[in-house]
Amino acid sequence: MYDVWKNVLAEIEQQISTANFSTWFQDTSLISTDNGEIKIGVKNSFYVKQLRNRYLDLIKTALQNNNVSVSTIDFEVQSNAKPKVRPREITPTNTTVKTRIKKVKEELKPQTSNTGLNEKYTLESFIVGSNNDVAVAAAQSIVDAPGTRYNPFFLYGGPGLGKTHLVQAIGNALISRNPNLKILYTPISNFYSDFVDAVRNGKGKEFNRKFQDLDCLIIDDIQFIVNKEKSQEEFFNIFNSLYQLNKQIIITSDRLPNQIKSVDERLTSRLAMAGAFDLQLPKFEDKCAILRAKAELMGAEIEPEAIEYIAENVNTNIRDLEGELSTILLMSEVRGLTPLELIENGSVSVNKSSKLRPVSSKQIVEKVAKYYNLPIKEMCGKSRVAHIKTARQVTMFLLSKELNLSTNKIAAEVGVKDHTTVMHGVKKIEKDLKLDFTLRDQIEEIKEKIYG
Ligand SMILES: Nc1ncnc2c1ncn2[C@@H]1O[C@H](COP(=O)(O)OP(=O)(O)OP(=O)(O)O)[C@@H](O)[C@H]1O
Repeated sequence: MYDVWKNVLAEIEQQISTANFSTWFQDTSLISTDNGEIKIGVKNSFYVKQLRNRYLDLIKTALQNNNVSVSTIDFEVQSNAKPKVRPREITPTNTTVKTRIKKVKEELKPQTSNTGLNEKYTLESFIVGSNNDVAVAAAQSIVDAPGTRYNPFFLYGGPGLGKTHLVQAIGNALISRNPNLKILYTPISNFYSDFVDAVRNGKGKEFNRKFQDLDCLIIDDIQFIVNKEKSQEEFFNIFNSLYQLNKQIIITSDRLPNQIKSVDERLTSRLAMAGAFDLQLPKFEDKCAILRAKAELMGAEIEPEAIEYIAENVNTNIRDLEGELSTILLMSEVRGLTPLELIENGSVSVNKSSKLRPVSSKQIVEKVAKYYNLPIKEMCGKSRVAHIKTARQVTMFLLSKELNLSTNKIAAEVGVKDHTTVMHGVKKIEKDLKLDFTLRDQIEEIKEKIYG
């Protein structure tokens, strides 16, 4: 029996990745094959589900190729199997929880210098896979020779797929090679509001000079470019003059240049000049690699099976992957169970693919404005009138919860100046929802209108 299974495993090993093989098959055994009724021993019930869902055909074929007749395949949990991660290795203590929370907070701490870059985004911590390898190669080449081949560098992709990380990583890598370089990272919405403020305060020239002096300009989320002639003209001029001086320009967007509305055609054609690079959803193996790297960064231990479980069930984006990982790790510390034990006992259930629904940010903004009987312009404006402000905060809350948009994106959608206002708005609604039943009903009604 032992030899037969050894041969079956050898065959399976040829056909799947090493990581998958060692995760799913290493601790299996062949218990019996009587009358074609195959019984395979596994470590715990989680394996049963995974092996049945993913590898049943493969196992069947490999058995038949080794002259074992197969009518049914069953799995049996063998309790004497050793768990890979012992609970005491991640024993919870308040200190470890606090340490980790502190560490995570430190990681999120933005760099305070005037580049706008956050030093946590590095090329080293950006996991390369088939979903992003071409873009990363271009990024590396920009770091080696800025302002030459990929200029402008236009990076596009859906939310949470790493655009901000990659472009900020380029900026950080350029600075670490040459600390004298003048680099500025800014979301386009901040560019506009800063420009408007500068003009209002009679500092338009200074604003222009600050940009003209740059060696590298990184503009995030250009799809939020505003169709205001003066601001767009300013951006266009800055873009042109940097380009003519061979200064590096880096732009991100959630869509291709020609799909960005309200942009001057001259700018669209400039943006498309060097070709566009995209970031796609990572494949299963890439998701596992990202999760492993993130766990390591947090100094956390997590079983490969738990990693695979998250990777398999989060199909939206990398931000969600990270979110689920953090939740599971924190729960693991608080409850004193390993991540896999939490998954197995049903304490966590991850299913992002069904959680997010097909609705656009525009639809959410429209529905909230309609519900509160406000013109969109007024709701997404600057009014401090209480009911208008609440409607704006409800919009922020729904954009965050329903679409998982980044705070910067939400800021641009609802016309507020910066992401801290969004963070405050979302938190306010979260807090109010605990006590305010009317608000709770309102939000439910709005959701019904959105999805109804
Ligand atoms: N390849 C990767 N390797 C490691 N971490 C990644 C990778 N891709 C994305 N991330 C992480 O996922 C999170 C979301 O990425 P990021 O904010 O860069 O996405 P984005 O495409 O700019 O999203 P949005 O369009 O919503 O602003 C970040 O914490 C980032 O570090």
